[in-house]
Amino acid sequence: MQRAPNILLDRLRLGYGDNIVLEDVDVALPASKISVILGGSGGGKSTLLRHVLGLEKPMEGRILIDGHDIFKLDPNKAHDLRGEMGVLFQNGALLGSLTLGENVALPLREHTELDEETLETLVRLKLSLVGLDKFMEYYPSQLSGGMRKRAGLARALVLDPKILLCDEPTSGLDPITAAELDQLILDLHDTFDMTIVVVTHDLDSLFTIADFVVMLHKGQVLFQGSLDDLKNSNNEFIRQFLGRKPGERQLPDF
Ligand SMILES: Nc1ncnc2c1ncn2[C@@H]1O[C@H](COP(=O)(O)OP(=O)(O)OP(=O)(O)O)[C@@H](O)[C@H]1O
Repeated sequence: MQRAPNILLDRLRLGYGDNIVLEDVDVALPASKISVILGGSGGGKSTLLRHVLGLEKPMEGRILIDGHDIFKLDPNKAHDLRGEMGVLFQNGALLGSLTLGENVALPLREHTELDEETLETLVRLKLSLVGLDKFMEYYPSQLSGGMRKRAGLARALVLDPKILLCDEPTSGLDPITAAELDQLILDLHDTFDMTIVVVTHDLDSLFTIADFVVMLHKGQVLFQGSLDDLKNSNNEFIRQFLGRKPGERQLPDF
């Protein structure tokens, strides 16, 4: 895969057992852009990300990464495709018993056979990208929430992914730290050719980082398009949602 891929969500129905979480999801997330998936709590944002990662299989429909369906590839190619995707999980998902350096090194150990010296150089490089190279020997519990998110980003980036998926990157952060994280995502996007997908219910993040927006509502896609199209939408729910006052970062339950 030479360039950042697009992600096609083709007539998806997603859920668990008998519980359908999302239906009729027909969306093309553009290559090399930042797509923001909006939705209320429990609306299926994390579910969608887990499916894009290939951790769950759609009930119906397909997810195509640059035309490849992860469930149709042979196991080696599916493993390679997963290696092209970096993920920042909601809580950073760092292992508490490992230092930052060891946490960031994990994907390299799983997907490469690099010697220890090269591995350490790469880890230091990725930690410096997010401003944490001085903290390589620290444990997650010794860091602030914002630092843990940045460390999670460094780990997501360590294999030079073509796709970066972020699950509510600003949740639990104060507004200033949240704005810094948004800026970091923008800087990374400007520096590396990546397709970035951010799921959030943070309005300020939306306005700061989005090239393309998908809004999930009541188990379906209520809107997809550019930020300008979203702002110009006549849909009453969308107008209400965009009318929220500045500083009110979180959406209400909907
Ligand atoms: N592993 C699972 N097994 C069964 N049901 C699940 C599982 N994960 C999520 N769900 C259900 O799917 C629905 C959507 O959850 P999901 O976590 O995708 O929403 P979300 O939009 O990410 O929410 P939040 O903003 O609160 O993180 C919920 O009803 C949840 O209970």
